[in-house]
Amino acid sequence: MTMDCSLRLIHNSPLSTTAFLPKKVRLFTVKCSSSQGFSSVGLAERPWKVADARLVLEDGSIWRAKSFGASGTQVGEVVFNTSLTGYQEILTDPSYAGQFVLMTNPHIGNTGVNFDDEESVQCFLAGLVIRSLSISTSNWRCAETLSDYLAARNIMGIYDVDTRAITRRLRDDGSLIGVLSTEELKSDEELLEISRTWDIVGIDLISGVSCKTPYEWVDRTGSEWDFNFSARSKENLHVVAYDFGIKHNILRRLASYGCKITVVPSTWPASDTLKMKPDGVLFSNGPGDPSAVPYAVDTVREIIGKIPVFGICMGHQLLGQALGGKTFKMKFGHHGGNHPVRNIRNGSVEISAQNHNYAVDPASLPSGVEVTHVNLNDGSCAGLAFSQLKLMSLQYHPEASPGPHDSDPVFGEFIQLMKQEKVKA
Ligand SMILES: NC(=O)CC[C@H](N)C(=O)O
Repeated sequence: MTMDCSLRLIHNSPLSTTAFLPKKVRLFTVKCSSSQGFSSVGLAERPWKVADARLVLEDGSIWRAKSFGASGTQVGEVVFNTSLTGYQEILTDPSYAGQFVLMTNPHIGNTGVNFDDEESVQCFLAGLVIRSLSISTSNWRCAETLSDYLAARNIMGIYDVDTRAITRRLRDDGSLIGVLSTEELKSDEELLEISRTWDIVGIDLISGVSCKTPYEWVDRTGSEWDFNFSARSKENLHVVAYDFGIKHNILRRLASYGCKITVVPSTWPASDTLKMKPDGVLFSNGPGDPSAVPYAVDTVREIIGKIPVFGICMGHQLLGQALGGKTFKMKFGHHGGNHPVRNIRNGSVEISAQNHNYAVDPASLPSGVEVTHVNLNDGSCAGLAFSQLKLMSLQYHPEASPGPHDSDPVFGEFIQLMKQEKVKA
């Protein structure tokens, strides 16, 4: 792969619209405010706000944009997400820690944010990159504008940047490290240097997002939103859920299927989990490189074979490693709500929600491990099972949030696995 590493400027927004106005035109400012009356950082001056931020990518390209949310300088890996909706769930998915999420849907912010759709207690991502920031919000659940929400959480965002061109670059060259800055005093070269000396590979990002002490999860999917009532268990099965950066909807879906859940930190010893005698263990999603967390692989290895286990995304990758397999970094990963996956066991195709940059190499797995799901876009491994060891896993997100609900029945399969073992005991 050849990469042009020269430093070049890309003028993707006009420097000043006033430069092109005929002399007699009177200037005026359109006041754009949200329907809730919240002020939005930078929005009052639109559309005359000029570029006040730069995204410098490690390939030397510089993208001028307008800032919203927090200001400052931030480094991260740029990934593109193809979901049409659900930016709030994406912002609060802890698996995006260390990454800038670029939304390919050009219009973001139109539904504002609410405090029910958060997938974790915090925004862990490095920043948000969008084409167009909605100048108003219109949704009955809206409590705040996206700008105010990000500013309060110290997360940087940029808009009026050519997200399609950046996406094409990421698709051609693979994931790129970028630096986002609103600081004029920092030179382009300085920002480029930061992007070229920082790396996301080999870093344990889980320890920064996991809970610190165990807690009981009680909340289930609210009755007005709940679905898929068939195959629900009447039994109260106890699940220990390892929090590698767990999304709340995994816990809500397990609770809706009748599970009592104890969430434990990523470093929680396997021996303590086994002492709790749960009916099953869930290994959650989580950010970063799965080979940078050998302690988590050891924990998974100590538990498998003893109790039914279910791994989701990072949990799936850790299971793959615990079985002796290898994970590798993909060119630009899968991030979106429209990934077709074939369920090999029943031949059906599920449209799935995905968010991962790493994958398990199925050729590296020992015999006996079954590949149960395949991503139809690139043939990568999307699910595993090993019935002898009572384990199952998915590389993608059956809890959706955001995304389609096609894969929700897999929670029922985990319930069945736990019930079968309970009967045998
Ligand atoms: N959602 C996740 O669990 C992500 C898994 C892992 N961090 C990856 O990027 O592949």
